[in-house]
Amino acid sequence: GSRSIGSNGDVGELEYLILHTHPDSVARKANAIDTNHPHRFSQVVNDYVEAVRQLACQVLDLLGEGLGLRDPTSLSSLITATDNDSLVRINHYPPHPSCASATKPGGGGAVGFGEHTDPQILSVLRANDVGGLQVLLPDAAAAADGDGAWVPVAPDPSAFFINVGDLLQALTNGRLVSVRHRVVAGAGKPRLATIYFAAPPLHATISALPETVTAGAPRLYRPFTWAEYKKTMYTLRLSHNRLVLFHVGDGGAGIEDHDGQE
Ligand SMILES: O=C(O)CCC(=O)C(=O)O
Ligand SMILES: [Fe+2]
Repeated sequence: GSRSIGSNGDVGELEYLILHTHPDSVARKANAIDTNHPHRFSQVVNDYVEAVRQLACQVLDLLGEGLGLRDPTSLSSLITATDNDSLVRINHYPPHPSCASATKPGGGGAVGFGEHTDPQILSVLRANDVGGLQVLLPDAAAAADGDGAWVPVAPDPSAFFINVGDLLQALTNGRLVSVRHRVVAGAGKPRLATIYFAAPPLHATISALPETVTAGAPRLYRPFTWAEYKKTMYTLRLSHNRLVLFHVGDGGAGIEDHDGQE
């Protein structure tokens, strides 16, 4: 477990475990985590990963269909590539009995997990019956409306919370939005959340899908690799809006390679 988040000074009231989802990587970690039954640990993690990966693929295929992609599986194929860079993260937030009112809006609870957007393609979160997760209404983010813009996500241990990541926003040319979220600590019971972050291979080029780039909706972001995006991310604080660093100017660069205008 660890309390610092990233390497740029962010901290939160939690301890967490991050696992790369590749079975070889899970097996290596299993030897350190469950010395008596490493195989049992690997089995549980691999089974969970397989199940949430399938769910993520179904969601991405439906989105691909909804977006009218010529190949609706072009999103899911990024996360099923054998060298995909997906992660599983288990977050444990200890109880905060002293500030039980803190999860109310404006209650000023401690930072469980600071505000951020998830950088990957899609996140699939499953948590216990303890709340704390909040999302920032996209339009309210700009309106500087203080804490009122944060909407609590009702805890539901039987549901999955699906989050669009930065890469999916870039791939869909901004049609799908990577929503800022955070966890406010302050419940009397521990919160436990397991999140699968579906990511492409490091060398994958992230570029708006051609169907999402039109004369009316020119390309928003220049193409970049996931490795490049991660490298940029590691130099920034958790709360930084990293995608803006990949914005193209107002020169219509995206239209140029799509239909030759400008
Ligand atoms: O722990 C949670 O409920 C969410 C944490 C989160 O947003 C993350 O790990 O990216
Ligand atoms: Fe997150």
